[in-house]
Amino acid sequence: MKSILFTGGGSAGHVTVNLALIPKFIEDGWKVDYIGSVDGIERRLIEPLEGVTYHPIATGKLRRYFDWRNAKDPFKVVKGVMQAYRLIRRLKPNVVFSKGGFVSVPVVLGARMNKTPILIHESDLTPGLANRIAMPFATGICTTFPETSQYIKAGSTEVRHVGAVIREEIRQGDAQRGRAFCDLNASKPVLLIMGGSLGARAINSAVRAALPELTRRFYIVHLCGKGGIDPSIENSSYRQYEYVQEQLPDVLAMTDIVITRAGSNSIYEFLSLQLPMLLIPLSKRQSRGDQLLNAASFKEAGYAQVLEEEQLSAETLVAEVTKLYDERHTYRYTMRRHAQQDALSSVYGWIGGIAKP
Ligand SMILES: CC(=O)N[C@H]1[C@@H](OP(=O)(O)OP(=O)(O)OC[C@H]2O[C@@H](n3ccc(=O)[nH]c3=O)[C@H](O)[C@@H]2O)O[C@H](CO)[C@@H](O)[C@@H]1O
Repeated sequence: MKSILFTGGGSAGHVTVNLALIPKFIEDGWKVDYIGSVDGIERRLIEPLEGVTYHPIATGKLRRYFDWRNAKDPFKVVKGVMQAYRLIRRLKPNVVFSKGGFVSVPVVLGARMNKTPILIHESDLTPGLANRIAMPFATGICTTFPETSQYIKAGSTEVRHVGAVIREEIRQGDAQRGRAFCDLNASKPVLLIMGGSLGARAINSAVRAALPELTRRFYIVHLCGKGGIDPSIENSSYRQYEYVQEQLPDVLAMTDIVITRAGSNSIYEFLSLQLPMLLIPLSKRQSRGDQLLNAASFKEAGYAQVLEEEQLSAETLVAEVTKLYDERHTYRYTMRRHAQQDALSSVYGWIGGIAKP
Protein backbone atom coordinates (compact mmCIF):
# COMPACT_ATOMS: atom_id res chain seq x y z
CA MET A 1 0.00 0.00 0.00
CA LYS A 2 1.37 3.44 -0.95
CA SER A 3 1.53 6.08 1.70
CA ILE A 4 1.50 9.88 1.67
CA LEU A 5 2.30 12.36 4.40
CA PHE A 6 0.63 15.78 4.32
CA THR A 7 1.66 18.83 6.27
CA GLY A 8 0.66 22.49 6.51
CA GLY A 9 -1.09 24.71 8.99
CA GLY A 10 -1.33 27.87 11.02
CA SER A 11 -4.33 29.19 9.08
CA ALA A 12 -7.14 27.59 7.09
CA GLY A 13 -5.40 28.82 3.95
CA HIS A 14 -2.61 26.36 4.67
CA VAL A 15 -5.00 23.42 5.04
CA THR A 16 -7.62 23.96 2.31
CA VAL A 17 -5.56 22.44 -0.53
CA ASN A 18 -4.79 19.41 1.64
CA LEU A 19 -8.52 19.06 2.37
CA ALA A 20 -9.14 18.96 -1.38
CA LEU A 21 -6.46 16.33 -2.07
CA ILE A 22 -6.86 13.98 0.88
CA PRO A 23 -10.19 12.38 -0.22
CA LYS A 24 -8.67 11.48 -3.60
CA PHE A 25 -5.78 9.62 -2.00
CA ILE A 26 -8.06 7.82 0.45
CA GLU A 27 -10.37 6.83 -2.43
CA ASP A 28 -7.40 5.41 -4.30
CA GLY A 29 -6.35 3.28 -1.35
CA TRP A 30 -3.34 5.28 -0.11
CA LYS A 31 -2.46 5.35 3.57
CA VAL A 32 -2.74 9.00 4.63
CA ASP A 33 -0.87 10.64 7.54
CA TYR A 34 -0.77 14.31 8.53
CA ILE A 35 1.80 16.18 10.61
CA GLY A 36 0.45 19.39 12.13
CA SER A 37 0.87 21.45 15.26
CA VAL A 38 -0.51 20.65 18.70
CA ASP A 39 -3.05 23.49 18.77
CA GLY A 40 -3.33 24.99 15.25
CA ILE A 41 -6.50 25.17 13.14
CA GLU A 42 -5.19 22.20 11.11
CA ARG A 43 -5.74 19.90 14.06
CA ARG A 44 -9.41 20.91 14.29
CA LEU A 45 -9.92 20.51 10.53
CA ILE A 46 -7.92 17.32 9.91
CA GLU A 47 -8.10 15.16 13.06
CA PRO A 48 -11.83 14.34 12.69
CA LEU A 49 -11.36 13.08 9.11
CA GLU A 50 -11.84 9.38 8.64
CA GLY A 51 -8.89 7.64 6.98
CA VAL A 52 -6.25 10.16 8.16
CA THR A 53 -3.91 9.77 11.13
CA TYR A 54 -2.94 13.11 12.70
CA HIS A 55 0.48 13.44 14.36
CA PRO A 56 1.06 16.63 16.39
CA ILE A 57 4.63 17.95 16.70
CA ALA A 58 6.28 20.91 18.46
CA THR A 59 6.37 24.09 16.40
CA GLY A 60 8.23 27.37 16.75
CA LYS A 61 6.63 30.36 15.07
CA LEU A 62 8.75 32.33 12.62
CA ARG A 63 7.82 35.85 13.74
CA ARG A 64 8.89 38.96 11.90
CA TYR A 65 8.60 41.10 15.04
CA PHE A 66 10.26 41.27 18.45
CA ASP A 67 8.76 38.93 21.02
CA TRP A 68 10.38 37.21 24.02
CA ARG A 69 9.04 33.90 22.71
CA ASN A 70 11.44 34.26 19.79
CA ALA A 71 14.25 33.19 22.17
CA LYS A 72 12.51 29.89 23.02
CA ASP A 73 11.28 29.03 19.56
CA PRO A 74 14.53 27.80 17.95
CA PHE A 75 14.54 25.01 20.57
CA LYS A 76 10.98 24.09 19.64
CA VAL A 77 11.94 24.02 15.96
CA VAL A 78 14.83 21.64 16.70
CA LYS A 79 12.47 19.45 18.77
CA GLY A 80 9.96 19.54 15.90
CA VAL A 81 12.60 18.49 13.37
CA MET A 82 13.62 15.53 15.56
CA GLN A 83 9.97 14.49 16.03
CA ALA A 84 9.26 14.81 12.31
CA TYR A 85 12.44 12.90 11.39
CA ARG A 86 11.54 10.02 13.70
CA LEU A 87 7.92 9.94 12.55
CA ILE A 88 8.90 9.85 8.89
CA ARG A 89 11.49 7.14 9.52
CA ARG A 90 8.75 5.06 11.15
CA LEU A 91 5.89 5.86 8.76
CA LYS A 92 8.04 5.52 5.61
CA PRO A 93 5.78 7.60 3.34
CA ASN A 94 6.42 7.32 -0.41
CA VAL A 95 6.01 11.08 -0.72
CA VAL A 96 5.46 14.25 1.36
CA PHE A 97 3.08 17.03 0.29
CA SER A 98 3.74 20.33 2.03
CA LYS A 99 1.33 23.23 1.99
CA GLY A 100 3.45 25.68 3.99
CA GLY A 101 2.93 27.44 7.32
CA PHE A 102 5.50 27.18 10.06
CA VAL A 103 4.68 23.58 11.02
CA SER A 104 5.79 22.44 7.55
CA VAL A 105 9.46 23.46 7.92
CA PRO A 106 10.50 20.68 10.35
CA VAL A 107 8.51 18.17 8.30
CA VAL A 108 10.30 19.08 5.07
CA LEU A 109 13.69 18.92 6.82
CA GLY A 110 12.79 15.57 8.40
CA ALA A 111 11.64 14.24 5.01
CA ARG A 112 14.85 15.38 3.35
CA MET A 113 16.93 13.63 6.04
CA ASN A 114 14.93 10.46 5.26
CA LYS A 115 15.40 10.97 1.48
CA THR A 116 11.64 11.16 0.94
CA PRO A 117 10.50 13.09 -2.19
CA ILE A 118 8.75 16.38 -1.35
CA LEU A 119 6.21 18.39 -3.33
CA ILE A 120 5.50 21.93 -2.14
CA HIS A 121 2.40 23.96 -2.91
CA GLU A 122 2.27 27.78 -2.84
CA SER A 123 -1.14 29.47 -2.79
CA ASP A 124 -0.06 33.12 -2.78
CA LEU A 125 1.43 35.25 -5.51
CA THR A 126 4.72 35.53 -3.58
CA PRO A 127 5.99 32.54 -1.60
CA GLY A 128 5.62 32.63 2.19
CA LEU A 129 8.61 32.37 4.52
CA ALA A 130 8.11 28.70 5.42
CA ASN A 131 7.91 27.67 1.77
CA ARG A 132 10.95 29.79 0.88
CA ILE A 133 12.97 27.95 3.53
CA ALA A 134 11.66 24.58 2.34
CA MET A 135 11.97 25.10 -1.44
CA PRO A 136 15.64 24.05 -1.88
CA PHE A 137 14.81 20.67 -0.31
CA ALA A 138 11.82 19.94 -2.55
CA THR A 139 11.55 17.86 -5.71
CA GLY A 140 8.88 20.17 -7.14
CA ILE A 141 6.92 23.35 -6.43
CA CYS A 142 3.30 23.94 -7.54
CA THR A 143 2.19 27.55 -7.96
CA THR A 144 -1.32 28.99 -8.07
CA PHE A 145 -0.73 32.41 -9.63
CA PRO A 146 0.94 32.54 -13.06
CA GLU A 147 3.25 35.35 -11.82
CA THR A 148 4.79 33.35 -8.93
CA SER A 149 7.69 31.62 -10.72
CA GLN A 150 9.50 34.96 -11.05
CA TYR A 151 9.71 35.15 -7.25
CA ILE A 152 11.31 31.71 -6.92
CA LYS A 153 15.10 31.45 -7.14
CA ALA A 154 16.18 29.29 -10.06
CA GLY A 155 17.63 25.98 -8.86
CA SER A 156 17.27 22.32 -9.52
CA THR A 157 13.69 22.24 -8.18
CA GLU A 158 11.04 22.11 -10.90
CA VAL A 159 8.34 24.81 -10.72
CA ARG A 160 4.93 24.21 -12.36
CA HIS A 161 2.05 26.65 -12.55
CA VAL A 162 -0.87 24.33 -11.78
CA GLY A 163 -3.55 26.93 -10.90
CA ALA A 164 -5.84 26.95 -7.88
CA VAL A 165 -6.66 23.65 -6.21
CA ILE A 166 -10.29 23.95 -5.22
CA ARG A 167 -12.25 21.57 -3.01
CA GLU A 168 -14.80 19.75 -5.16
CA GLU A 169 -17.65 20.44 -2.74
CA ILE A 170 -17.26 24.23 -3.14
CA ARG A 171 -19.15 23.99 -6.44
CA GLN A 172 -21.77 21.58 -5.13
CA GLY A 173 -23.72 23.97 -2.92
CA ASP A 174 -27.46 24.51 -3.00
CA ALA A 175 -28.93 28.02 -2.61
CA GLN A 176 -32.14 26.77 -1.00
CA ARG A 177 -30.23 24.82 1.62
CA GLY A 178 -28.08 27.93 2.19
CA ARG A 179 -31.16 30.10 2.78
CA ALA A 180 -32.64 27.49 5.12
CA PHE A 181 -29.36 27.30 7.09
CA CYS A 182 -29.24 31.10 7.48
CA ASP A 183 -33.02 31.37 7.87
CA LEU A 184 -33.30 34.01 5.12
CA ASN A 185 -35.97 34.23 2.43
CA ALA A 186 -35.35 35.21 -1.19
CA SER A 187 -36.52 38.81 -1.16
CA LYS A 188 -33.13 40.56 -1.13
CA PRO A 189 -29.73 39.84 -2.69
CA VAL A 190 -27.14 38.30 -0.36
CA LEU A 191 -23.87 40.01 0.53
CA LEU A 192 -21.36 37.61 2.09
CA ILE A 193 -18.59 39.03 4.24
CA MET A 194 -15.60 36.79 4.87
CA GLY A 195 -12.73 38.34 6.76
CA GLY A 196 -10.29 35.49 6.16
CA SER A 197 -10.30 32.30 8.18
CA LEU A 198 -8.95 34.20 11.19
CA GLY A 199 -11.53 37.00 10.96
CA ALA A 200 -10.76 40.69 10.47
CA ARG A 201 -11.53 43.18 13.20
CA ALA A 202 -11.28 46.28 10.97
CA ILE A 203 -13.69 44.81 8.42
CA ASN A 204 -16.06 43.65 11.16
CA SER A 205 -16.36 47.12 12.67
CA ALA A 206 -16.73 48.93 9.32
CA VAL A 207 -19.48 46.47 8.32
CA ARG A 208 -21.30 47.00 11.60
CA ALA A 209 -21.08 50.77 11.30
CA ALA A 210 -22.53 50.52 7.78
CA LEU A 211 -25.18 47.97 8.72
CA PRO A 212 -28.31 50.20 8.61
CA GLU A 213 -27.36 51.38 5.12
CA LEU A 214 -26.25 47.98 3.78
CA THR A 215 -29.22 46.00 5.07
CA ARG A 216 -31.62 48.32 3.28
CA ARG A 217 -30.53 46.63 0.06
CA PHE A 218 -28.96 43.33 1.11
CA TYR A 219 -29.20 40.38 3.42
CA ILE A 220 -25.82 40.11 5.08
CA VAL A 221 -24.11 36.87 6.04
CA HIS A 222 -21.05 37.76 8.05
CA LEU A 223 -18.30 35.21 8.78
CA CYS A 224 -16.53 37.17 11.46
CA GLY A 225 -13.88 34.78 12.81
CA LYS A 226 -13.18 33.40 16.27
CA GLY A 227 -14.44 35.74 18.99
CA GLY A 228 -15.85 38.15 16.37
CA ILE A 229 -19.59 37.79 17.05
CA ASP A 230 -21.39 40.85 18.48
CA PRO A 231 -24.49 39.50 20.30
CA SER A 232 -25.89 43.00 20.84
CA ILE A 233 -26.79 43.49 17.15
CA GLU A 234 -30.48 43.13 16.36
CA ASN A 235 -31.17 43.31 12.66
CA SER A 236 -33.44 40.84 10.84
CA SER A 237 -31.34 41.11 7.64
CA TYR A 238 -28.06 40.25 9.37
CA ARG A 239 -26.61 36.84 10.28
CA GLN A 240 -23.23 36.35 11.92
CA TYR A 241 -21.12 33.21 12.35
CA GLU A 242 -17.58 32.71 13.60
CA TYR A 243 -16.72 30.12 10.96
CA VAL A 244 -18.90 28.00 8.69
CA GLN A 245 -17.54 24.65 7.59
CA GLU A 246 -19.78 22.01 5.94
CA GLN A 247 -22.47 24.58 5.06
CA LEU A 248 -20.06 26.96 3.28
CA PRO A 249 -20.85 25.65 -0.26
CA ASP A 250 -24.59 26.18 0.37
CA VAL A 251 -23.97 29.69 1.70
CA LEU A 252 -21.84 30.46 -1.38
CA ALA A 253 -24.58 29.15 -3.68
CA MET A 254 -27.06 31.74 -2.37
CA THR A 255 -24.52 34.60 -2.37
CA ASP A 256 -24.66 37.45 -4.93
CA ILE A 257 -21.54 39.47 -4.04
CA VAL A 258 -18.70 39.19 -1.55
CA ILE A 259 -16.54 41.39 0.65
CA THR A 260 -13.38 39.54 1.58
CA ARG A 261 -9.73 39.69 2.58
CA ALA A 262 -7.44 38.66 -0.27
CA GLY A 263 -6.42 35.20 0.98
CA SER A 264 -5.58 33.17 -2.09
CA ASN A 265 -7.82 30.17 -1.50
CA SER A 266 -10.89 32.26 -0.80
CA ILE A 267 -10.52 34.52 -3.81
CA TYR A 268 -9.94 31.61 -6.20
CA GLU A 269 -12.99 29.85 -4.75
CA PHE A 270 -15.07 33.00 -5.42
CA LEU A 271 -13.59 33.26 -8.91
CA SER A 272 -14.54 29.66 -9.67
CA LEU A 273 -18.13 30.52 -8.70
CA GLN A 274 -18.06 33.84 -10.58
CA LEU A 275 -18.87 35.82 -7.46
CA PRO A 276 -18.04 39.54 -7.85
CA MET A 277 -15.78 40.56 -4.95
CA LEU A 278 -14.62 43.61 -3.08
CA LEU A 279 -11.15 42.83 -1.70
CA ILE A 280 -9.82 44.48 1.45
CA PRO A 281 -6.30 43.01 1.62
CA LEU A 282 -4.24 42.81 4.80
CA SER A 283 -1.88 45.75 4.76
CA LYS A 284 1.93 45.67 4.89
CA ARG A 285 1.72 46.73 8.53
CA GLN A 286 -0.11 43.52 9.42
CA SER A 287 1.58 41.02 7.12
CA ARG A 288 4.31 40.47 4.57
CA GLY A 289 2.12 42.15 1.96
CA ASP A 290 1.17 38.99 0.02
CA GLN A 291 -2.54 39.87 0.01
CA LEU A 292 -1.84 43.26 -1.58
CA LEU A 293 -0.24 41.46 -4.51
CA ASN A 294 -2.99 38.81 -4.70
CA ALA A 295 -5.54 41.65 -4.77
CA ALA A 296 -3.68 43.71 -7.37
CA SER A 297 -3.49 40.69 -9.67
CA PHE A 298 -7.26 40.08 -9.38
CA LYS A 299 -8.05 43.75 -9.93
CA GLU A 300 -5.81 43.85 -13.01
CA ALA A 301 -7.62 40.77 -14.41
CA GLY A 302 -11.00 42.48 -13.89
CA TYR A 303 -12.22 39.98 -11.25
CA ALA A 304 -12.42 42.33 -8.27
CA GLN A 305 -12.58 45.81 -6.81
CA VAL A 306 -9.98 46.67 -4.18
CA LEU A 307 -10.38 48.90 -1.13
CA GLU A 308 -7.21 49.39 0.90
CA GLU A 309 -7.62 49.11 4.64
CA GLU A 310 -6.32 52.68 5.15
CA GLN A 311 -9.35 53.92 3.17
CA LEU A 312 -11.85 51.65 4.93
CA SER A 313 -14.81 53.35 6.64
CA ALA A 314 -18.58 52.86 6.74
CA GLU A 315 -18.96 55.42 3.91
CA THR A 316 -16.31 53.99 1.57
CA LEU A 317 -17.63 50.50 2.22
CA VAL A 318 -21.19 51.42 1.23
CA ALA A 319 -19.96 53.26 -1.88
CA GLU A 320 -17.77 50.34 -3.02
CA VAL A 321 -20.44 47.70 -2.34
CA THR A 322 -23.03 49.72 -4.26
CA LYS A 323 -20.66 50.04 -7.22
CA LEU A 324 -19.81 46.34 -7.10
CA TYR A 325 -23.45 45.30 -7.11
CA ASP A 326 -24.32 47.66 -9.93
CA GLU A 327 -21.42 46.30 -12.02
CA ARG A 328 -21.93 42.64 -11.08
CA HIS A 329 -22.82 41.51 -14.61
CA THR A 330 -19.57 42.91 -16.05
CA TYR A 331 -17.54 41.15 -13.35
CA ARG A 332 -19.36 37.87 -13.95
CA TYR A 333 -18.76 38.12 -17.67
CA THR A 334 -15.01 38.64 -17.16
CA MET A 335 -14.81 35.83 -14.63
CA ARG A 336 -16.63 33.42 -16.94
CA ARG A 337 -13.79 33.80 -19.43
CA HIS A 338 -11.20 32.75 -16.84
CA ALA A 339 -9.90 29.40 -18.07
CA GLN A 340 -10.13 26.96 -15.18
CA GLN A 341 -7.24 24.56 -14.97
CA ASP A 342 -7.87 21.20 -13.40
CA ALA A 343 -5.28 21.86 -10.71
CA LEU A 344 -6.53 19.05 -8.49
CA SER A 345 -5.76 16.41 -11.15
CA SER A 346 -2.39 18.00 -12.08
CA VAL A 347 -1.19 18.01 -8.49
CA TYR A 348 -2.55 14.53 -7.87
CA GLY A 349 -0.74 13.25 -10.96
CA TRP A 350 2.50 14.99 -10.07
CA ILE A 351 2.50 13.56 -6.53
CA GLY A 352 2.01 10.06 -7.96
CA GLY A 353 4.86 10.71 -10.40
CA ILE A 354 7.46 11.66 -7.80
CA ALA A 355 6.43 9.16 -5.09
CA LYS A 356 9.11 6.59 -4.27
CA PRO A 357 8.19 3.19 -5.67
C1 LIG B 1 -3.83 36.29 8.16
C2 LIG B 1 -3.14 35.37 7.22
O1 LIG B 1 -2.06 34.89 7.48
N1 LIG B 1 -3.77 35.15 6.05
C3 LIG B 1 -3.22 34.24 5.05
C4 LIG B 1 -4.00 32.94 5.11
O2 LIG B 1 -5.37 33.36 5.00
P1 LIG B 1 -6.64 32.47 5.26
O3 LIG B 1 -6.36 31.37 6.23
O4 LIG B 1 -7.77 33.39 5.54
O5 LIG B 1 -6.70 31.80 3.86
P2 LIG B 1 -7.51 31.75 2.54
O6 LIG B 1 -8.38 32.90 2.32
O7 LIG B 1 -6.51 31.41 1.50
O8 LIG B 1 -8.40 30.44 2.80
C5 LIG B 1 -9.39 30.39 3.76
C6 LIG B 1 -10.11 29.08 3.58
O9 LIG B 1 -11.00 28.91 4.67
C7 LIG B 1 -12.30 28.65 4.18
N2 LIG B 1 -13.28 29.21 5.14
C8 LIG B 1 -13.18 30.49 5.60
C9 LIG B 1 -14.11 31.02 6.48
C10 LIG B 1 -15.19 30.18 6.89
O10 LIG B 1 -16.06 30.55 7.67
N3 LIG B 1 -15.24 28.91 6.38
C11 LIG B 1 -14.31 28.39 5.54
O11 LIG B 1 -14.41 27.23 5.13
C12 LIG B 1 -12.36 29.32 2.82
O12 LIG B 1 -13.36 28.75 2.03
C13 LIG B 1 -10.94 29.07 2.30
O13 LIG B 1 -10.84 27.82 1.68
O14 LIG B 1 -3.57 32.06 4.07
C14 LIG B 1 -3.69 32.56 2.73
C15 LIG B 1 -3.16 31.50 1.77
O15 LIG B 1 -1.82 31.23 1.99
C16 LIG B 1 -2.94 33.89 2.58
O16 LIG B 1 -3.22 34.42 1.31
C17 LIG B 1 -3.38 34.85 3.67
O17 LIG B 1 -2.60 36.04 3.58
